[in-house]
Amino acid sequence: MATGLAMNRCSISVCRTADVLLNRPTVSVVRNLKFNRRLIGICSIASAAPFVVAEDEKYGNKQVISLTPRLYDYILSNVREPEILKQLREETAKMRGSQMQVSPDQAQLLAMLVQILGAERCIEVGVYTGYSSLAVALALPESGRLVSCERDSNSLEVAQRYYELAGVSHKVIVKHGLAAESLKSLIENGEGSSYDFAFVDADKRMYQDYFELLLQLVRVGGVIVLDNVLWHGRVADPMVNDAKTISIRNFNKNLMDDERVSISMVPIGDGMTICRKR
Ligand SMILES: C[S@@+](CC[C@H](N)C(=O)[O-])C[C@H]1O[C@@H](n2cnc3c(N)ncnc32)[C@H](O)[C@@H]1O
Repeated sequence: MATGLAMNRCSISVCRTADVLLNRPTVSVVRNLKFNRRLIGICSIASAAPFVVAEDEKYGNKQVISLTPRLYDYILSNVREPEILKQLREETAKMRGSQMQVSPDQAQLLAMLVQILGAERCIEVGVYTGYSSLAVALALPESGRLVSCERDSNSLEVAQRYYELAGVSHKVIVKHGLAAESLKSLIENGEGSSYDFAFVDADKRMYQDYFELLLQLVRVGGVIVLDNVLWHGRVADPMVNDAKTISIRNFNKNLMDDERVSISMVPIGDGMTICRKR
């Protein structure tokens, strides 16, 4: 019984993913399922066969796949998650808003970017309980510094406890308050063009503002990563027009034309765009 329930929930969530990807209402997807063997295969938890998003000429006959739960489990089984991050993730899982934290594969990508860049000075906008910031802090050298911007003191308490536990608190400068104000104060403090890496994961309606401020703070060749750029697929659905979706959609559109940066939108987690300042 419990297994059946779990499978049902999972099937629904995979179908919703298909729904979002196809930009069709759930009912039409379910109706299509009756006729589309490929989709039926996807909606079975027992199958690791991925959902094929596209494989026609328009996409160079290349098979573009979505993730099944089993395939995502496989990816997670190939993530080297430090024990302290696992502990933080498990503690956060019991808290309100735990779905906000980045996934282990995303955190690993952030840490990898910090290492590739040889970053010494980093900024995070939107800390929550500290999962992504701890991943960045752990990747920094002893001389490295991470400015962590967060408005919520309760979640910051958890983050700071884990910075201590992980032995990285000397690398982290916590800015408690509205992130835009904290970033402006860094600029006023003469810290423009001195940061190597920034990660944005806060108020979605402020992405353009955060980006403009961070572009002043990051050096040429520095990197700004923005999370949730796919916004659960809503950005591609013309029927969804709430303020956050419109804001992210406009941000993505502006970024396409922004000659100040090179960009790469990566379908990891809820979508991340990596921007390199030119
Ligand atoms: C998606 S969560 C961050 C998750 C975090 N990166 C992680 O991996 O655990 C977004 C956080 O941004 C914070 N936030 C939202 N708007 C903010 C603002 N204007 N200034 C500072 N923090 C803000 C929220 O309090 C929340 O903790």
